Parts: sequence; C-alpha cells; structure tokens
Amino acid sequence: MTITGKVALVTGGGRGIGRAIALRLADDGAAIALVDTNEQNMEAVAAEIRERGRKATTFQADVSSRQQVYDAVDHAESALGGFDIMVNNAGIAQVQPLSEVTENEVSTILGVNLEGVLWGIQAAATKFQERKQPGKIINASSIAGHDGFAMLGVYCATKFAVRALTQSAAKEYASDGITVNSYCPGVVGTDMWVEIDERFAELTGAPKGATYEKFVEGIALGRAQTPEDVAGFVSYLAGPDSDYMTGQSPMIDGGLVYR
Ligand SMILES: NC(=O)C1=CN([C@@H]2O[C@H](COP(=O)(O)OP(=O)(O)OC[C@H]3O[C@@H](n4cnc5c(N)ncnc54)[C@H](O)[C@@H]3O)[C@@H](O)[C@H]2O)C=CC1
Ligand SMILES: CC(=O)C(C)=O
Repeated sequence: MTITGKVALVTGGGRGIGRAIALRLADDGAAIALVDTNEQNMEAVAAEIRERGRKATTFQADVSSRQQVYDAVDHAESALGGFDIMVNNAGIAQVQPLSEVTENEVSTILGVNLEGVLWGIQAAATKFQERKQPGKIINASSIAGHDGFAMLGVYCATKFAVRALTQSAAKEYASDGITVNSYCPGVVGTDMWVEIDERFAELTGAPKGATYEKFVEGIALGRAQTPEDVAGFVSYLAGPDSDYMTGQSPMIDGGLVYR
C-alpha cells in the first residue's frame, strides 16, 4: 500500500500492460483514472478496480490530441480529488519495412507514441506545478528504445524518442520535485504482440506465432513477459522507494537486451 491516497492516471489503461498497471497501482492504494480510446474496455477495467475497493474513473481520449490529454488530467483531478502519478502507457506498434513506410503511417505512430507521451509529460508537469506539489511521470519505452529491430524501425524511433523525452523532462522538472522515468519491457504477451506477429506473418510468410516464439526463444529467463511483470516495476516507479531515481529508462525484459 505504498501509494495510499494518491491519484494515478494511466493512458492505454483499457487492456494489456495499461490494465495491469492500473490494477497494480489500485492494489498499492491509489485511485485510478483510466484514459483510452476504447470506452468499453476502460469501463471493464474500472469495474475490476472498484471490485477491489478502490476508486476509478474513465475518460475517453486520444493521446495524440494535446487538448484531450490536458482535459484528461483535469478530469482525473476533479473526479478523484488530486493528481500525483502520470503513466504515459498508450502506444501502438507498426511493422513495416523502412522502404515501404508511408507518410500517413509515420504521422500516425509519431502522434500516439511520441506526441502522446510529450503531451502527457507536459500536462502532468503543468498540473503538479499548479498544485505546488511533487509528482511522478512514468513513460512507456521498450527494448525497442535501446535496440533498432528490423521491420519495426519507426516504432523503435518513437521508443528511442521516449527515452530522450524522459531524460530532458527529468532535467527540466527536477527542481519542482517531479521525477520522470520510463519502463522498457521486452516481449509481453498482449494483443499488441498478436498484431505484431500477424503482420510479420503477412510480410514474411512465417507461420502465425513463429515470430513471437522466435523473440521469446531469445529471453534468458525462458518465458514471455506478462503484463504483471511490467506492472511490478511500474509500482516501484510510482512509489516512494524510487524518489531518488529520475531520467532513467531501465530494461525489464527477462534478459534479452543488455545495457
Ligand atoms: N507488448 C509488448 O511486448 C511491449 C509493449 N510496450 C509498450 O507498452 C505500451 C502498452 O503496450 P500493450 O499493452 O502491449 O499494447 P496494447 O495494444 O495491448 O494496448 C494499448 C492500449 O492503448 C490504447 N491506445 C492506443 N492508441 C491510443 C491513443 N491514441 N489514445 C489513447 N489510447 C490509445 C489501446 O486502445 C489499448 O487499450 C505501449 O506503449 C507499447 O509500445 C513496450 C515493450 C513491449
Ligand atoms: C512491442 C515491443 O516494444 C517489443 C519490443 O516487443
């Protein structure tokens, strides 16, 4: 119960890693604001949180819209009576050879994975400063933010960029008592990986499941990551034990990429 009484906002909280983070932070004692484009999924997660005896609210928003992200932060504060932790988790993957990627594809993924995190950082820091309180900003990068993978080039570029934003924001906001860190998962069994695997199958002719299994085979600990594995690390980043950590983007990947 390390964050009892705190308010946490989780973008992309409707499924996968975001859902696991929201449930874990609720178990840690926080009230949760869920933000996602998918209202139905969010409501289901909110119901799970309430069943655990915690407060939850939902706000449908597209994180690529600066205004919608600011509105989501305002909603979290007004609905839950405070604002302490911002988890910029929402993101999309994109499997495409660099020679074939289109302008529309680039602008779409930059909008969500880069701009969405930037607006989340900006809106959260602004709210913490308005409230004259410290805060935690936690961003979703990836092992793809440390290594460039074939067929995932623009996705990797966005995750490298999240690391840069994390470092710059940490330096800019340290004097306000705001820490900014990222989490870098490996291969997590979510719907995102189902979509990645299906796209690889389309492009390469590999059997469905083969790409996912190939990535998992490289993991030293011998199993795919679960969303709860990621949520456990985010629980640390959201709690007081990480107060002296900022600007970092550590890997938590079961032993796949070593830095
Ligand atoms: N699944 C994996 O293996 C890994 C995932 N990550 C990152 O973790 C984060 C979560 O990934 P997953 O849970 O696997 O993905 P997911 O695709 O299963 O869930 C993503 C959630 O974000 C929401 N979302 C997508 N675009 C949005 C937008 N524009 N505005 C608001 N919500 C939006 C979706 O509706 C969905 O609920 C992403 O940033 C991803 O890049 C990082 C490393 C590995
Ligand atoms: C989706 C993602 O970031 C990886 C590395 O699987």
